[in-house]
Amino acid sequence: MIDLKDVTIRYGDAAVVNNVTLSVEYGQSFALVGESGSGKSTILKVLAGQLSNWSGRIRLGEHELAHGRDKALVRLCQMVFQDPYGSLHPRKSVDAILSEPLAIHGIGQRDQRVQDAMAAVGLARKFRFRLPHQLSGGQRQRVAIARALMLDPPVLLLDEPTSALDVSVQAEVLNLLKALQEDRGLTYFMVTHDLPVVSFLCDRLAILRQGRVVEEATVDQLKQQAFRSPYGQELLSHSH
Ligand SMILES: Nc1ncnc2c1ncn2[C@@H]1O[C@H](COP(=O)(O)OP(=O)(O)OP(=O)(O)O)[C@@H](O)[C@H]1O
Repeated sequence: MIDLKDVTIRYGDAAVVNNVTLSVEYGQSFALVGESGSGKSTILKVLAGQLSNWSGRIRLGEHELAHGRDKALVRLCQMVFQDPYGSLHPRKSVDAILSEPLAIHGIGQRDQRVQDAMAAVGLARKFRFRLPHQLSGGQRQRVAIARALMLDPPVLLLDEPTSALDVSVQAEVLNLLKALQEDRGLTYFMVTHDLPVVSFLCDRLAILRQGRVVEEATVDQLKQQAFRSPYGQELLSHSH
C-alpha cells in the first residue's frame, strides 16, 4: 500500500533522509521510530505532500506520488497531528471542521456524514457546535481523527498521535485508533518515540538513525526485545 524506494529528502542542499526503502502492506500498521532529528517527521511530510525536494519513488496503492502539488493525495492519505489544539481552527465548531472537507470536495449528505463521523470516533452529539477550546484534549484528538477520515482515505499518517495527551486519555485514543483500523481496514503509518504505543498498535516498525533505516523489525521482536542492531538495542534500553 505504501512503498518508498531509495527516497532521499533534502532541506536546501542537506540530505536529512538518505536512500530509505520501506513498504507497508495494505491494512498494516507501521511505525517509524528513532531519536529526535533522525528524519521521521520529514518522511511523514513527504508522504503528506508537504515537501517536494525529494528523489526516489513513492507509491500509495496504485498512485505514484508527484513531486509538486499532488491533488490525488488528499483522498489517499490524511494526517493526524500530535497536538490537536494546534491543528484545529480555534474559531471553527466541530461541525464546521468536519463539514469543510466535504464542502471542498462537493460531497453531499453532509449533515448525516458529520453525525456518522462523530459517532464513529465516540463524540456525543452535544459537542457538535462546540469550539475546540470547549473540548478536552482527548475530545479534540477525536475531532482531528474524524476530520482525517471524512474523505474515507485508505491511509492515515499519524504523527505522535497520543503524546500530547494526558496519560489517562492516551489509552482511549489508542483503543479508538485500533478499532477504526480493524473496522475499516485502514493502513497506518505512524511516527513516534513511544515504543509501548508501537507494541499496542503496530505490526511492524523501522528504526531510523540520522536519516537511514538501521533496522526493520516486527512487533514481536519489539515485545521480545530482540532487535538485531546495536542501535535498536540502545533504543530499547532507553525506553525503560
Ligand atoms: N524546515 C527545515 N529546514 C532545515 N532543516 C530541517 C527542517 N526541518 C527539519 N530539519 C532537520 O532535518 C532533520 C530531521 O528532522 P525531523 O524533524 O524529520 O526529525 P524527527 O526524527 O521527526 O525529530 P522529532 O522526533 O524531534 O520530531 C533534523 O536534523 C532537523 O534539524
